[in-house]
Amino acid sequence: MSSLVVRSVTKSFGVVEVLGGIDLTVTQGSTTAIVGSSGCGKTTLLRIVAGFEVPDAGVVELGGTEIASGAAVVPAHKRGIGYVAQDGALFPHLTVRQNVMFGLPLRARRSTKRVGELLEMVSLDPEFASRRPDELSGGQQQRVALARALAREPRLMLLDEPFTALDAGLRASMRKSVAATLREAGVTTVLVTHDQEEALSFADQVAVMKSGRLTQVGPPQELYARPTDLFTATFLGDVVMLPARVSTAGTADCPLGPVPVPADTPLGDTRIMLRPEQIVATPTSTAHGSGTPGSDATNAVVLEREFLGHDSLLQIRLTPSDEVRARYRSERTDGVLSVRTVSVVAPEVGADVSLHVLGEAVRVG
Ligand SMILES: Nc1ncnc2c1ncn2[C@@H]1O[C@H](COP(=O)(O)OP(=O)(O)OP(=O)(O)O)[C@@H](O)[C@H]1O
Repeated sequence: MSSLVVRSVTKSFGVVEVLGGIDLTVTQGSTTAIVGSSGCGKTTLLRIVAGFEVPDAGVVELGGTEIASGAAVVPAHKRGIGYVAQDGALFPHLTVRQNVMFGLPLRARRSTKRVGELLEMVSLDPEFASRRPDELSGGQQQRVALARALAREPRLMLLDEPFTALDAGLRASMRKSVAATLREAGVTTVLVTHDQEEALSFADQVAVMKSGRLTQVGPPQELYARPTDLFTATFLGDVVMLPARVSTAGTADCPLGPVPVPADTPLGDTRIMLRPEQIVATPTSTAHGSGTPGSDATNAVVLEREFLGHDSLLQIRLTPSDEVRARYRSERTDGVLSVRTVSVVAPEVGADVSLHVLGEAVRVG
């Protein structure tokens, strides 16, 4: 078993607290992404797990054994942990083969077969084995770095923004192939990134970090659809916040009409969150009424349309009925909302639209 458990880990540099008590469990063979803005403490946490930094307090366990507990530390080279940094950190004067061999235990270095197997594992042509790092693309260098880290047969793989230097297309394909390689090898993995899309697509579990603390940890779909606080919600994507009243379990009344909410949402006045792609805007001239709540409270006008390729982002202004205006009179109900729509059917600026909501809204504290 190589589960990683981090308990109450704190770390300060001088008077600056960088980690304020981190609790995190990564189960054997699973992948966790830690996502947060620059300087929030992600790399420091990774370096503590790797053994390059010592925590001020707290415990790190790997496979049920304490590897860091206050100042008592198992040295980095005895932890069985692989670490791939942002730039790959290959030895520039060594060939690909020699770089990968460096990761192998001494007894395995005589056989070149293992190097070939590792290059195959990271989908790198064996022809590259005799090249030096400067004769490879950024993506190929990252794959060599991963092969070198895998050569140690680590119990835990730590990836510190390994895809950052790559362009968008290569980044997505590398992400997929690396995730598949690690999953097939059954290696417990922690990825650090500031890119929410990367975190959501790569990992079984996502942990959002803010100023040295984790705001929420859970499966990607759950964090995206049911964030518990506004920071987590906005960090993972665009949000639409609306005033609402929950009078019946499972339904919130809001300026868009009745919207489903989780059954355990407390009754009373609240604020609910939707993702922009949950709101469907249909031009009223072509709307047939099907699928829309039918209330004129859901009418709106398109103010702006931003073309983003596959999607377009609309800014729309609600035109609520007098009844809705009265119900939410203490709130701004004629505000501007974001709506994400597929570009081929995006209504034009100035179009009157009716709105309906897909899926559930959630209360965000
Ligand atoms: N050795 C150190 N000495 C002093 N301060 C440090 C040290 N290492 C990190 N810090 C500070 O700790 C804070 C967190 O740094 P860290 O590298 O963990 O953040 P991060 O979330 O990984 O950021 P980024 O995404 O920009 O890499 C930063 O303010 C950084 O300047």
